This record gives sequence, structure tokens and C-alpha cells, in this order.
Amino acid sequence: MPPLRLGVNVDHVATLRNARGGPRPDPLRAALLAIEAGADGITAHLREDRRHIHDDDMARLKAQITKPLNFEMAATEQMLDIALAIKPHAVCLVPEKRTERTTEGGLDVVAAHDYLIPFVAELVRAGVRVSLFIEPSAEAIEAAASIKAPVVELHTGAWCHALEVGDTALAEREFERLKLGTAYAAEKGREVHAGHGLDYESARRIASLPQIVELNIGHFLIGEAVFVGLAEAIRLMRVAMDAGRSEAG
Ligand SMILES: CC(=O)[C@@H](O)[C@H](O)COP(=O)(O)O
Ligand SMILES: NCC(=O)COP(=O)(O)O
Repeated sequence: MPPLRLGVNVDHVATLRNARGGPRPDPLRAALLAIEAGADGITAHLREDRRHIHDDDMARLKAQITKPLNFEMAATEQMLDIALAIKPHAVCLVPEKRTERTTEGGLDVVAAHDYLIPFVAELVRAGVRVSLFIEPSAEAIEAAASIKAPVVELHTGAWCHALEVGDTALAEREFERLKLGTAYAAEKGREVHAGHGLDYESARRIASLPQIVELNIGHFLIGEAVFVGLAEAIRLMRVAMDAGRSEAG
């Protein structure tokens, strides 16, 4: 079974930094500590409104971290230019709505299919691994395969929210969607990642799906770091992921 990589998203270190407008806490320092603690990669989301990660953060991350950088961005010409200039290891195309509190839903790859084909091809030509942040639906997975994005990251937000509000029946339905979507994406030749809203328990659960090879986790880890420190939070997350992987069917 393939090893399960942990991508640590440092967006919300920047949220805390931006609360005062100064240089601290620095998302780069968090990224270096996360790597020291065992992160397999660093994820950062350069939003169009720059509410947390700024352009300079992304450039410093690319220049100074020793593990792959996964650059999350909207599929716009401005972001494409920035990504081609920075040349991260990977780009994950995500939907963005100005007024959203956090990423809501997956990228509408069916409606944007024709626009995304040349967009993705340009990043692939530049040697960037492209993933599409999508809902675990058959239509989205088929569109991602048609767009020739080698990776899909399945949005776990609906499942994690159902767990958070205690809607067990909905959570089970959403997990079943993720289970089917993971298997179908692998069947369609996509590398399968997952992320959004994951905590120790949900990360353990999702790690039991053998086709998933990477989890991207941020908000929960940064929150936990306030109480136990980032290294310990990552250590505990790794324990949870390893436990889930050992349960994989
Ligand atoms: C795409 C994704 O799920 C995360 O990167 C998320 O976007 C974190 O950033 P926000 O909390 O600003 O949505
Ligand atoms: N793509 C998901 C990600 O990078 C982290 O999402 P979250 O754990 O901050 O919700």
C-alpha cells in the first residue's frame, strides 16, 4: 500500500500574523518547523483577496523549504502568471468566492472544462504537478480526467462539517461518497489526495481508504498548535493517519 503523505497547510499562521499587520508569526517558520516534525510537504493558498498568505510568503516558502510546495490558487490568469514565476512543485486549483469564510465546495470542473484544459496544460508543460480540488462526484472525476489533471484532491469539507454538527446519518452518506469517489478517481488513473476540515479522528478515518496518497491539513493543526505546539500536533496527526492506514481494507 502506498505511504500516506501529510501536507501541512500554513494559511492560518498567516491569518494570525495579519491580525496585527506585523511580521509574526511567520508562516515560513511554521513550515520549517512542520517539515522538521515530519510533514511531507507544505500547502499554502494564495487567495485573490490575500486574506492570509501573501505573495511574498509564497516566494519565501518556495525559496527556503526543503520539501514540496503545494500552491493552492484560483484558476485565473493572474494566479497562473504568479505560479509560473514561482514554479512550485505543485499547484492545486481551488474555487474562490470573495465573501466565503472558507473554501466552499469543489471546483466546478464540468462548467470550466474547456477553460481548464489549456490552463492545466500550461502548468504541466512548466513541470508543475496539477491537482484539482473537487467534490467526490463521478462527473467531477470524469471531467478532471478529461482535463488531464494528474491529481485530484477530494474535498472532505461536507463530511467533516456533518461530523462537527453531529449529523451522523449525513456524515455516513458523505463518507460513502468519498469512498466511492476515491476508488473511481483511482480507477480513472488519477492520483488521489483529500483535504479540508480534517482533524485527528477524520484523518484517521479517511486514511483507511487505500487509494488516498496525500492529506492536506491546516486549520485544525494550527489550532491545536496553540495548545500543544506544532510539532506535537503533527506527531499526533501522524499517529492518527498511521492508525487509519493500518485499518485500510
Ligand atoms: C482549499 C482548501 O481547502 C484550503 O486551502 C482552504 O482553502 C484553507 O484556506 P481557507 O481557510 O482560507 O479556505
Ligand atoms: N486543501 C485542504 C487544505 O489545504 C487544508 O484545509 P484545512 O485543513 O485548513 O481545512
